Parts: sequence; structure tokens; C-alpha cells
Amino acid sequence: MKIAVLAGDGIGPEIVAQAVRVLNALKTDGLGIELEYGLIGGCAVDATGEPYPDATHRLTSQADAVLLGAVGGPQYDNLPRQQRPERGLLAIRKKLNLFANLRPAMLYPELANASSLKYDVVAGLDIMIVRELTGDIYFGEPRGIETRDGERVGFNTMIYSESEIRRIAHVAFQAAVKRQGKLCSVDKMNVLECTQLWRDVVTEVAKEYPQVILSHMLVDNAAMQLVRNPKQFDVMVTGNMFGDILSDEASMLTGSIGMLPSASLDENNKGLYEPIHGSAPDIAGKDIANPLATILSVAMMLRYTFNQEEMARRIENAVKKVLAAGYRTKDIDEAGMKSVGTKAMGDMVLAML
Ligand SMILES: NC(=O)C1=CN([C@@H]2O[C@H](COP(=O)(O)OP(=O)(O)OC[C@H]3O[C@@H](n4cnc5c(N)ncnc54)[C@H](O)[C@@H]3O)[C@@H](O)[C@H]2O)C=CC1
Ligand SMILES: CC(C)CC(=O)C(=O)O
Ligand SMILES: [Mg+2]
Repeated sequence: MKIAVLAGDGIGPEIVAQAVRVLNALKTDGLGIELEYGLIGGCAVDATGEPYPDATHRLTSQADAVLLGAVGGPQYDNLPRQQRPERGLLAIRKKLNLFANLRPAMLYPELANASSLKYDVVAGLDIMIVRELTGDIYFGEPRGIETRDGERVGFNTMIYSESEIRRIAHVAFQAAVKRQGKLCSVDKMNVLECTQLWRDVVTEVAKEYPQVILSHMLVDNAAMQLVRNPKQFDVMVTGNMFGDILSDEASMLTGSIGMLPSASLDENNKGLYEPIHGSAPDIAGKDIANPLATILSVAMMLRYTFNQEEMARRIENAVKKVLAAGYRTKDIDEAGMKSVGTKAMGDMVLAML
């Protein structure tokens, strides 16, 4: 099995290095994998002028799975839009048809005090956010900034086709069937036609899953409910932009954005695995970033693309043990715990593994 490793920018190389150590440890234990490295994002622009070069696309197309760190940084913010690192991320998602983004927000009991909510509100929290990843306002055309009537206007297009909504709805319903059987679809149908269609299609698909209890919620309320009573949610399904925002919000219920992994899957469970956070330029190069979201993304890779449930659990259990033993990077640290940096956290996960 081939894994394309794209570390990207900012903290990307630091956190991916720890996840690669985990993969290499499993390889030593008999997991048949080969790692190949490529460029994406700002580092790819620096080397080739493109955020997602053809050579990287050849590598990822031939790989069974992709491990990605993060892209972007302030030094790239003034580039022409097509060259911005984030466009590389949009390109890989679109070109590999990775339409189903799974973002589990689960609280490790050891991190109860790190959560931004009180213990009784978050104890046992386990939400699966299913975010559509290749459509919506992030990809819709027309888009741009142009002069109209003597002033500049900026515009993007929120667009979803019925088939795009239907296929992500199926992923979400199937996830709900395997979990507590509850699905909440999040939209803004009171003002956006695009999401009226979203609600209509999700409601139609629900007929194929009578065992799942479907509810609908407007996104502003959903954002509020996530910090009021997050345990009401089992699976949430939503579009690209709302899912992006709600998953960053949900991450803080688990203690830190540095804890949330993700899987981005195509129809055949070929996948790209990355933490949900960005390149965190404010802490890059300081050996303080939390590598656990990236390490937990490797667990998702083993589960979803390689069907190695036992190895996936081994990684998750190693993370649990590290937290139970009191090791904490800065973002989840608290009094009385053992503060560690990025690499030392990787050391501890390897030791527990
Ligand atoms: N998937 C990706 O590659 C993404 C890339 N970005 C890009 O990343 C750059 C920075 O974006 P921001 O808005 O600052 O979001 P960010 O997610 O990179 O950082 C937000 C905050 O969370 C902290 N943080 C993030 N990951 C952490 C970790 N593993 N451990 C400890 N703390 C962590 C950062 O230090 C920062 O204070 C931008 O260029 C943005 O476009 C943003 C989101 C996703
Ligand atoms: C950087 C963007 C393209 C996307 C983003 O923030 C994300 O996928 O979480
Ligand atoms: Mg995001």
C-alpha cells in the first residue's frame, strides 16, 4: 500500500514527522506500506510556482492514501489567488473526488478540564461531523473581485447539485446507522435556496434509512447548540463552509483544535487524512504544536482506507495512554501535568504503541 506524504507548511512538517514515526513503527510490525513524499501548498509554490504541482498529483493519484499536514502562511497571503497555498488543498480534494469529510469530535475523559465547557456538559462527547468537501461556495462559479458601477465587488457562488447532496447524505446516514442512529442536517434554508435544496434532498434520502432519526437545524442555531448542549448530537451533516466552521468550533469541546483528525474519502474509500487545523504559523518551528490530531488521522487512515481496525485502535489506545499518563502539549496543558513538546509527544505515543 502506497501512502503519499505531503507535509505542507507551518507546523505541517513537525506534526507529520510524528505521524510518520507511528506509520514506520507499524511497518516494522508488519504493516505493508511504502511512503513517498511530495509538495503541496506554499512549499510547492516556492519550488514550482504551483500549489498543487502535476508531480504531486501523479504521486497522490497512484497512492492508496494521502497523509497531509497543513498549508498556508502569511508570507503567501499576497500571491495571486490561483497560487495561494489553500488553492492547492482545494485542488487535491477536487481532483481526487474526496467529497466526504469525516471529522469526529470526541472528548478523551483525561482532557475534561481542557474543554471549553464544563465537565457534565461534555463528558462522553462523541460527535461525527460529516462535511461535504468538493462543492458549495468554496468551489462555485462565478467567483471573483471586479469593478461594477465604479466600485469593487467581491462575489462567490453557493451551489450544490442534487446528486452532490444525495451522495454525502448517504455517507452521513450510513455513519448514523453504525452509531446512535441520529442525524442532524445543518443548513440555512430560511434564506439560502441552495440549502433549501439541501434540506429537500436529505429528507428524500431519509426514506431509505427508516432506522435513523433525522432532524434539521439552521446553522446559526447549530453553532449555539454546540456550545449549549453538544451531546444532543450524534452525526451532523452539512455543506463545505458550514462544516468547516462548525468543526473548528466543536474541536474546542474536546480541549483543542490540535486533537481533531479527519478523513476525506472518495466513493471507494481512497482517502486523504489530515488534522482539521491549519498551518498555525504563530507556533511553527517551536516544537510546541500538538501532533495528536495528525497521529489520530493515521488511525482513521488504517480504519477507512486499509481496513485495519485493530491497528487503528492500537494508535487510539496509545494516545489514550499518553493522555492518561499526564503528557500534554501546551494547547491542552494544565497544572500538575507533564508538559512536552511536539517531538516528545511523538516519543510518548511510540512508547505506548
Ligand atoms: N487544512 C489546512 O491546511 C488549513 C490551512 N489553513 C491555513 O493555515 C493558516 C493559519 O490559519 P489560522 O486561521 O491561524 O488557523 P490554524 O488552525 O492554523 O490556527 C488557529 C489557532 O490554533 C492553533 N493551533 C492550530 N493547530 C494547532 C496544533 N496542532 N497544536 C496547537 N495549537 C494549534 C494555532 O496556533 C492558532 O492559534 C492560514 O494560512 C490558513 O489559510 C487553515 C485551516 C486549514
Ligand atoms: C484552508 C481551507 C481550504 C479549508 C479549511 O479550513 C479546512 O478544510 O478546514
Ligand atoms: Mg478549516
